[in-house]
Amino acid sequence: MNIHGKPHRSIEAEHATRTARIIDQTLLPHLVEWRELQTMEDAAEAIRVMRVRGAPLIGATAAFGLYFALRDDATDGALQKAYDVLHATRPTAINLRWALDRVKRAVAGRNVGERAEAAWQEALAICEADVVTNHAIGRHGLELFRAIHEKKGDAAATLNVMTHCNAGWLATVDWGTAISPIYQAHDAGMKVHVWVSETRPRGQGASLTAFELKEHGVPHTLIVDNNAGHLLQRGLVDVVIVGTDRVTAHGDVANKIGTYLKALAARAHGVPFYVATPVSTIDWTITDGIRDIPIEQRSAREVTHMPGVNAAGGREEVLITPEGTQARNDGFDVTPGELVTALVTEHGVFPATARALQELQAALQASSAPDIF
Ligand SMILES: CSC[C@H]1O[C@H](OP(=O)(O)O)[C@H](O)[C@@H]1O
Repeated sequence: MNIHGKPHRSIEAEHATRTARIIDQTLLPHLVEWRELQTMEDAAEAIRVMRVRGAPLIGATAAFGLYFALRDDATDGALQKAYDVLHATRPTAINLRWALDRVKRAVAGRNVGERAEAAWQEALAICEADVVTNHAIGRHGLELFRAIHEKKGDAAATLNVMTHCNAGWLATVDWGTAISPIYQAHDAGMKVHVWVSETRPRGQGASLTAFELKEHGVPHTLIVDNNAGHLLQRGLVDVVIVGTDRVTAHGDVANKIGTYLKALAARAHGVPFYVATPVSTIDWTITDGIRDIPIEQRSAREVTHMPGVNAAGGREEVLITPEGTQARNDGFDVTPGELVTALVTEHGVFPATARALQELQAALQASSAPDIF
């Protein structure tokens, strides 16, 4: 993603030192601070506390984490231990397992002395593939936006897009998934406006998507999550597009909590609801999202407290409810495939159905693509 003429990436490999560096997203939007990852535990901690988040970026970070582990100890036991630690950091995004399995396959059968290098190269390959993948998702999504925009019958009309959470370049290595078509539509000269849903409780929309769109000059308006249904009902939204953390083989979609409500409201008001997903986020081993996708339970404190910065610019959290109030904090929900208008992948746009995904899987297997199990 070129912003102000320079590439913008959320994670970068430091070849000279064989380390990686990430933007610490817990400090955004107030501070853009790069943080070096040098060990497997650095990578695990970054994922666990959400310095990095977003399915593809979690996967890329974990891949470097596995490299760090193998650099220090490349035995089978050490590999499996590191795999298990990294896999346990967050349960819902399938890219975590997908990336760890890719690195594991890359080192399988190699001499112990060759494993670290093979893991490093695979981590780099995962990052580079992600950039290409997300640009392709953007191209396919742009064609959808063009078709919707044309139906408005006015070339100068604004396309009003609603999104949820952050599925931009900060959720991936670059471009993003759901935001990639928005960038490409904007850069192609289409008038685009984005309803940015704040996405309580972590506020990825307010702190990350708003940051990205402001950086890129894309007009946008922040809304509280509960405003989405009202805007959809009033005809103020032309299309909803979101990212995802795991898609089942039958097209059910896990995404940030609140996505399901937007899908229901979009369906109720005849607004297309797209899910942007790389093939790497499809879990071909499961079918029923509500039954089979593990939903992350995050701390109640994220609900009972609001993060912010004090007058001195220091980070602090403010209690917003009586001391001791109980809170539940499901990190994700599952939208059944029948509420999804289509999946926007790097290979094109597909119905969120078992049949369409079976055909996609068969085509990918025939092309020996590395992005499926
Ligand atoms: C392109 S994946 C983005 C996806 O990940 C977010 O969750 P989190 O910020 O908790 O990692 C959210 O579900 C986004 O849609």
